Formats: sequence, C-alpha cells, structure tokens
Amino acid sequence: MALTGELFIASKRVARDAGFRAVAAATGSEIEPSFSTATLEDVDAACAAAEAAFLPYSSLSREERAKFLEAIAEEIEALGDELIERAMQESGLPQARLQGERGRTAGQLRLFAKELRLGDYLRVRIDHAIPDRAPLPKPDLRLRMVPLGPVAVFGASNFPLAFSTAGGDTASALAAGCPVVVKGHPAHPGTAELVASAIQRAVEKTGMPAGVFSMVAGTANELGEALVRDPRITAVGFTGSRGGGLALVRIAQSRPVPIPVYAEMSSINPVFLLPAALEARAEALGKGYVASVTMGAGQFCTNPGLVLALEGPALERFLAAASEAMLGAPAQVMLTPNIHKAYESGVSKLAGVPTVEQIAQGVEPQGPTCARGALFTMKGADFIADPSHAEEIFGATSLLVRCASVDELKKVISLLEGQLTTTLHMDDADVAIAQELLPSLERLAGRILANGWPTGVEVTDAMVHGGPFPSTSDGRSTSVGTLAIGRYLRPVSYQDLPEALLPADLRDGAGVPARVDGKPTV
Ligand SMILES: NC(=O)C1=CN([C@@H]2O[C@H](COP(=O)(O)OP(=O)(O)OC[C@H]3O[C@@H](n4cnc5c(N)ncnc54)[C@H](O)[C@@H]3O)[C@@H](O)[C@H]2O)C=CC1
Ligand SMILES: O=C(O)CCC(=O)C(=O)O
Repeated sequence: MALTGELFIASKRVARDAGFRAVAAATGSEIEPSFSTATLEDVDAACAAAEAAFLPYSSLSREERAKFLEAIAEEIEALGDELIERAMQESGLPQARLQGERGRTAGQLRLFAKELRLGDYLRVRIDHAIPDRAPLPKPDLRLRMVPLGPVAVFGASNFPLAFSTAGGDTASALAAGCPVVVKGHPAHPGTAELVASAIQRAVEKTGMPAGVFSMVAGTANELGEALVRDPRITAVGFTGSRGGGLALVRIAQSRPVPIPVYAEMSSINPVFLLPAALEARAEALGKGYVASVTMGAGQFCTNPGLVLALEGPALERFLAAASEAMLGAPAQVMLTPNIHKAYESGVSKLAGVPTVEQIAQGVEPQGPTCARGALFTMKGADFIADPSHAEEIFGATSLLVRCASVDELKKVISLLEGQLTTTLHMDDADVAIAQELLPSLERLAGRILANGWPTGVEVTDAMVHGGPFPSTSDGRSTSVGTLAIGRYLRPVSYQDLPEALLPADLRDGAGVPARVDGKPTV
C-alpha cells in the first residue's frame, strides 16, 4: 500500500498542503513521502466527529465492540511486511523486535475483546429494594461503569506499534466505549498511517460510526495542546518525556472542565542485589544486567537505570562481569536524532560528576544516531548527598550505587522518586532483608519483581504498568493489562429505574459477573 501522507478525520483520509517528513533513524536523513500537517481546524473536526460518535458507539453491545477490536487486530496483521519495514526505517528498531511488537499489539486488542465479553470490568453491583424496611424503605440501586467520552491518545516514539496508533491506550479506550483521536508521533508518521488505515478498514467492515477514530499529525506542540484543550476530549493517554507529560497535565488541569491525563513519563527502575543472591551468582547477574540495560538501545521506560548493592567482594565480581559484558555490547541506532542527542548529553553530564566513576562503555558507535551503552558507579553516601543523579537518562546506561550498610540502602530508597518497577535479586537467606524492604518498595513502584529484569512487560490481567509520580502522572492506573480499561470509565448508580429503562447488563439475570445484595454471583 503506497503511503499518501494523509490525515484521518472521522475515518476519512484528508490531505493538507503543509507537510513534514519522517527521518530514517539510522542515517538521520529525511525519507518520503511528505505527511500532511494537521491544522487546528482538523483537530476541531476530529473532536467534533468523536463527540458525534460517542453515544452511537458507546451504546453498541459489548459483542459488537469486541468484534471491532478483533477486526483491527486482523487488519494490522494483514498489513504484512510493509508495516514492519516502514517501522524499522523510521524507528531503527530491529525486525524481530517489531514483529514481536506487532504480535503484542494484535494480542492486546484481542485481550480487550475478551475483557468485553467477560463483562466484569463493568463492576456491576445490584442492591435490591426492601420496600418494607423500617423506618424507611430501601431503594433499588444498581451500579455499572460507563465510558468517559472521547479520548486523546499520544503515540510513543519508543513503541511505534504497541504504545501508538492502535496501542494499549487506543485499545483500552475503544474497549471502554470511547472514540479516540490519536496525535501521531512525528518520528513514525508512515507507521502511524499504515496502522490508521487498518483501523479505518475495521471501522468500515464492522459498520462503526466514522468518528470513532481520527488521527492528526504534525511536529508542533500546538497540535497536542489544542487536542488536550478541546472541550469534547474527556481523558488523555500519553507515553513520553516528563516535560511533555507535565505540559499536558497542566493544560488539562487549567481547562474550564479539567480532565484526567494518564502520562507515563520517567522511571529508573531500581534493582536491589541482595547479599546471598549476589554471593551465589554475581557473574550471571552482571551479564543479565547488561543484557537488560542494552536491550532496544535502552529505550524502555522499564530500563534498569539504577542498581543498589552492599559493598564487598561479591559486588566486585558483579562489576567485573558487568563491565566485561558492556565492553562487548554493540552500539545501537537510537529512535530519533533528538533522543540520541539527549542521551549523549545525559551520559556526558553524569560522567562529569566528580563523585561518579564510569566503569565501562560499549563498542564505539559508527553511525550518526548510534549510541554505546555506559555503566557508572558511585558511593551510597555521595548519592544521599545529591540524589539528582537518579534522573532518567533515556538509553543504554545505568548507575550502580555501592552502599556501606542496609541502613544506607534504606536511606537511598527513601530519596527515590516514584517508579514503574523495582526488582529484588534474592535467595532464601535474603528473605529477612527483602521483607524489611517490601513495604517501602510497595510505596515506591507499580510492579515488584523477584529474580528477573524489569524490561519486557507481559500483557495480562494481573499486570500493572504504572506507578507513583513521576513514573506516571496518576499512579492509580495502568497502561498495560486489562485493568487499563478502568482509566476511561466512571461509575453510575441507577436508583429505582423501571426495568424498561435499565441498561441490559443491569437487569436481573443478565449473566454479567456482579455483586448482588452483597454476594458475588460468580
Ligand atoms: N519514559 C518513557 O517511557 C519515555 C521517555 N521518553 C523521553 O522523552 C524524550 C523525547 O522523546 P519523545 O518520545 O519525542 O517524547 P516527547 O514527550 O517529546 O513527545 C511525545 C509526544 O508528545 C508531544 N509533545 C511533547 N511535548 C509537548 C507539549 N509541551 N505540548 C504538546 N505536545 C507535546 C510530541 O509532539 C509527541 O507527539 C526522550 O529522550 C526520553 O527522555 C520518550 C519515550 C518514552
Ligand atoms: O517494556 C515494555 O514492554 C513497556 C515499556 C514501556 O512502556 C516504555 O518503554 O515506554
């Protein structure tokens, strides 16, 4: 399918004169074709169409919405190699990674179709009336979750498929019953157009209201700002920089009608090497660490950017193994010239800190947007004196903090900002320390791992990919896993409504999992 560079307003292609081009990640050179830059009128038209589609779309049956999500998954798969090739060119990510990401994207859509059919996300509660209760009769009360309204989704640079046009936020919003207006990431407009065309075909095939999906694109911030400011938008999903996420939060909060922004922003994912585990397998841990730090050129918000351990010979063995692995780690192309520049400047800033020692670098990079990994260490006491060194450097670099005691380690934890994940490497003999740390780790992060590495997120019912600020702007939610549907829903209680008016899922015997008169039905 030839790329046309058009926008998608209410599932129809629209061309504009002004345009921008994608940049090939590996060379930094512009590639064809030119993509239309959306105007503010296009944002307005997309939001108006989303609003017009809201009631027709949200009142469809759960089965109809499930079929729509499945049709999107099929259409994305039908794009074949063309999608993977364009995404490789635009993002510099390797083929196998993008094939995996495509599978995850289709899998997420199908998982939400299953979620719709299960129906427990509606959180139905029925409290039957007791008309003869004294002194006052008890009314009939029935609760279910309803969709918020049109949702704005910002595509992420580092996941051109799974966190972009038809990614997690789009899938969960569409599942919830919310039309979506996507603001495509300017780093991968061709990938976004291909995926948008797949959604457009799914809209046609399943007879969805046209305004259920639009995609606007462009390089200026004013486009995203206008989208978040639009009164018809009721929630925002975002993955990207802390500055970008916070700018959108500020806009959303200063609207006459403030709205929630679910922004995933920055996380360094602290990893704890507890003493017995370190003693037992320092070398294997050192290798596993570097594999996780360098995976995907380190461009994961789950990248292990901070490691904490107690000083001692086992830590020296770990550092030797990690350094050796890093010395042999090939340089990798980064997603965009700007992300490459930000990485290089973050690494040189950290390398220039007198209390920080650089212990290893990866293989010398060859291309203009290629970067090498780097490992740094510093003493716990120095970190405590200036915890600003824990700022995220987006890329394949990590800082190891050597602590003199468990108390020092706890002090370091207390200075950390909110995180997506935290990891314990532990053996049986470490259980007592792990238990002592656990309550503070629960306060710190959205996911706690044992004996693994945080990169790679399973898409399941029990996944939380979220966490306290600044890892996200709202730690009560997740962007991955079926619980994500909840971010685009709100509860409504129906009191004494006649059966004819009650939504089908709230009638007696509807077959939806429910809590009826205080007892779960399944
Ligand atoms: N922690 C994480 O998961 C990620 C962090 N990043 C960080 O973000 C940096 C830049 O990467 P990008 O992906 O381009 O993120 P970004 O935050 O600059 O851009 C993401 C999206 O938000 C829009 N945007 C950004 N600032 C905005 C503003 N003030 N108003 C309206 N719209 C705005 C952009 O046009 C783009 O569509 C990276 O170097 C890295 O530090 C990037 C991707 C993921
Ligand atoms: O590792 C993953 O699968 C998700 C990571 C992520 O959300 C991110 O890097 O932005």
